[in-house]
Amino acid sequence: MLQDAPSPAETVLDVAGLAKSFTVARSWLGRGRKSLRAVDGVDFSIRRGETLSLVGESGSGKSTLARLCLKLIEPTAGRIQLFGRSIESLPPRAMRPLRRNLQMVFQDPFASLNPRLTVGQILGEPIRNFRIAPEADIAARVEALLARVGLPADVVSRRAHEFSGGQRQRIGIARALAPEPQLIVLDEPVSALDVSVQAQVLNLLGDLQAQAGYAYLFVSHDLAVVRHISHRVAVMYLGRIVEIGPVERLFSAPRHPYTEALLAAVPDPATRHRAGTRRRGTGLRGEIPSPIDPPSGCAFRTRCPLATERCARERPALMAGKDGHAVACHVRQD
Ligand SMILES: Nc1ncnc2c1ncn2[C@@H]1O[C@H](COP(=O)(O)OP(=O)(O)OP(=O)(O)O)[C@@H](O)[C@H]1O
Repeated sequence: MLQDAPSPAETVLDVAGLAKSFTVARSWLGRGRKSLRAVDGVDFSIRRGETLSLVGESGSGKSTLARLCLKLIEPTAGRIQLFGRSIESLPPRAMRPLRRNLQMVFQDPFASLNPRLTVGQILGEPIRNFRIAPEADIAARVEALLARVGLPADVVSRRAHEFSGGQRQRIGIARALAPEPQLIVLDEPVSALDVSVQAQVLNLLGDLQAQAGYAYLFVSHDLAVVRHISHRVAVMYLGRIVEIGPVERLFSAPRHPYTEALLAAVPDPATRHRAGTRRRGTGLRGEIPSPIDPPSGCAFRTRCPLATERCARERPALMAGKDGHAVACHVRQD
């Protein structure tokens, strides 16, 4: 199990008012272009040794937010501070020294590992590129990395396609650790794996964090996975954080009706093996609206059982409550 996040702790990543719009064709004929707000005014921070997870349905903006934090795409508005430096307007060359401290692990380790390279080459490359160790020490570094992710030293001469999904993801994690980063962004890192292998990889990530104090920004649509790995959880809906808080508070006493609905849609572990897909509650009704024409006021109101007339008029701000638990809901804030 995870240990508590260290406290007091240094802030590794801090974002404020972060937004990203894409211009999209309104119809398949390409007539009329419109702006789509994939991320719409997001604030959060992550401390050393902490895991913050982003959850929400497909299309809620999780991956776009992760890509903004990695500076793979540029924000439309807002500020991103990485290790105390503002990066939103840093040119690529100035970003390079920071890249070493900022690594990523993706969903599909097979797609992200070059099939022509051996494991030794895959892991040696970032050590060499970021000048982590002299040439003579690289082999020993690679061996140490493999040991840290639970792989034997003799895999160095084999190629990624020779491994199972779980082993490939261990190689992907070792590659992310190679430059000795402070922050690792993990985008659905276990969703392509079998459930038993998922648990092993999640435990490995927890152990590595306890040893080295990595901060994780963890993107997942799977709430069972998120409960296992996170210290804090941010729930996203149509580009905004609607609730954020410590993992156990959020799971035991969710405040936003969207979080409640997401949790109700999670299979109950007590009945799952008997009933297959048995749910704890009714879950979500309807589809997530198009971010091209989002509802006025609270974007969740069209699916919300508690919506009032005020919810159509005013967009609720994310209001901090006790113990860092914040919610954006007119009904639940009152
Ligand atoms: N390059 C792009 N151009 C136009 N629209 C985009 C682009 N990237 C993302 N979007 C849109 O932005 C919104 C948020 O997408 P995003 O992939 O960030 O959501 P997500 O929560 O990560 O979903 P998923 O779990 O399916 O990856 C979606 O409506 C998506 O269609």
